[in-house]
Amino acid sequence: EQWIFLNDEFVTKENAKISVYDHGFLYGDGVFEGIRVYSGNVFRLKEHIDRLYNSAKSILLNIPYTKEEMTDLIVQAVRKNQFQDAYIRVVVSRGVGDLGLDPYKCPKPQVVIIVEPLAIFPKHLYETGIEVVTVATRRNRPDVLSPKVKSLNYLNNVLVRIEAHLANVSEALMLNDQGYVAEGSADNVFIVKNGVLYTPPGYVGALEGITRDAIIDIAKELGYVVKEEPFTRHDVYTADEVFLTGTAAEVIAVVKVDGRTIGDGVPGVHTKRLLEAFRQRVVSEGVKVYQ
Ligand SMILES: Cc1ncc(COP(=O)(O)O)c(CNc2cccc(C(=O)O)c2)c1O
Repeated sequence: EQWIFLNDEFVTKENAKISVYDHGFLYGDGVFEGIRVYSGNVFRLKEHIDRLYNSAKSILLNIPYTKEEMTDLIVQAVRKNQFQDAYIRVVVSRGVGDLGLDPYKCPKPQVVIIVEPLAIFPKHLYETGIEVVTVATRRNRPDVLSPKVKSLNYLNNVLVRIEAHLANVSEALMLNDQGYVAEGSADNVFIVKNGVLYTPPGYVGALEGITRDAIIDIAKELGYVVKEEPFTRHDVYTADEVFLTGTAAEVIAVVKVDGRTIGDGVPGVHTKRLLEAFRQRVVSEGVKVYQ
């Protein structure tokens, strides 16, 4: 039996249904988080919850639980499903309203917690690295809909995924409206040049990735210089290494961008070293479900 938290209680998967009048469904009016459990450890749960509540606050959505209650509900959801390795999706929508847009007619935000067995990225992609393209779809401008808000408005990201599919690649990079590289459809981007790591700063327009932050911490501990500086496609093409970070992707090497081979065309030594260190770290930083 798979249990899902919905409407203040745990229900079975087949009973996990929401109203068609839910404004998350009707208008994408809500926020969400994607969190990973590694051997019973919910990796950086506090950081994910902080981001969830920041995203909600930014759209004036009041989550009807405290952070402590939310933490407990998430841990309960994992424990109830008895997963050791899992993927948690927390969704908070504006809730049920009428067909109109008005969020002030939605009396009760809807909190959903889904826990799924982990569907890991195909293993061979970590060995070969992936190919990506840059796409015409730009990241939404921070003054239009902040990319730092992990909202249910993922059409910008979906359109990028469509362009990737049409280009027969698995992921694509968005630029911001000034032409600087922002991020992938669901992951942050790093380049390595002469042993120095570069990743776009917040103001370029990307989600403040939890994995991105973890890799920055790990890289600095390993003695790398990490620069949060804007870079262009030219800098990507001429980088020694490129990799993406995300809850689903973890750390995945990019070996070709817009037809340009990156470095030797295989996952770089720094990328592999960071992934290795990340894999060791994910069972320590977080909340233990079963202890
Ligand atoms: C736009 C965007 N940018 C970066 C990331 C990486 O952030 P984290 O390191 O905190 O995960 C995301 C996160 N996106 C995300 C999270 C979880 C699952 C999936 C999926 O592709 O199923 C996508 C994202 O949606």
